[in-house]
Amino acid sequence: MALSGTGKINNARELRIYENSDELRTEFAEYIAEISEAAVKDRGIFAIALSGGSLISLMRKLCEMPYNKTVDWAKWYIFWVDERVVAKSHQDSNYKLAKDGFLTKVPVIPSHVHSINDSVSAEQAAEEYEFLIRQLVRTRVVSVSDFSDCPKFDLILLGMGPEGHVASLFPDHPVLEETEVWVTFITDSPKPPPERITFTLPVINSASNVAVVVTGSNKAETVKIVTNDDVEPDRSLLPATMVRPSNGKLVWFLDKAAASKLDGVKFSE
Ligand SMILES: O=C1O[C@H](COP(=O)(O)O)[C@@H](O)[C@H](O)[C@H]1O
Repeated sequence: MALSGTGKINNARELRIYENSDELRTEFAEYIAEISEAAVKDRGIFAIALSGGSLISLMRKLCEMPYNKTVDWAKWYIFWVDERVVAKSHQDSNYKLAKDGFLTKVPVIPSHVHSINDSVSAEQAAEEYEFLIRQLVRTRVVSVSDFSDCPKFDLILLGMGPEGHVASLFPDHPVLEETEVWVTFITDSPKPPPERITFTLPVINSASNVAVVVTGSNKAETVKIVTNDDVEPDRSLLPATMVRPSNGKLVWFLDKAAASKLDGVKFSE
């Protein structure tokens, strides 16, 4: 019996809850493929920003039939929401994770893969990445927000740590208040490695679509807190709470374990 369901929390945020991570993988692949198709139809390009962590394995079904054949991979432009300041060959590299688990398994065009420079300081890598994105906004590879000067990615994919971090935006960190730059860096990440580069909240919240993908019972308590709409976002709250696209669609993909502490979510049978 399927125990998957969709719970609308409000107009801006949708929760999709699945029996297990395999079912989630199936629906998540379909979701990404649909957004890709719509973006390509609309503007001939699909600009997607990836996170690291568990997300990449949850994208696995995109590498399989039918998506490996039906998705218009040549139109994909790939970016990173966050990166650790390590070599691209290092096991902590978000680029390596995506390369090994996804990018080498689908026919994306190598020159469309925009990874973060691993041979300079965190500060310089963040500056360079923002500069690159600015150039790609100018050439319309990445759209621009209708409400700010921020880039508008077609899709931003986020994971969430057990303590509520998204990208490399950690609870109670000053970069949560960053509004001047698109890409910033930190040198004091509570989760190793300490040096990281990350999109800022204004960029995440300017995307056309944002998906937060969370599995596992160790995140259930935090999922309950961050999806409580009675709480207004502010710096003292968890970064995942601050993911609220101003004009885009936000979908949370949860497995049953991650959703296990939510009240009032009805499962279809
Ligand atoms: O450090 C990071 O953690 C988050 C969450 O990872 P997960 O394995 O708990 O899903 C990830 O989204 C981020 O990109 C990464 O740098």
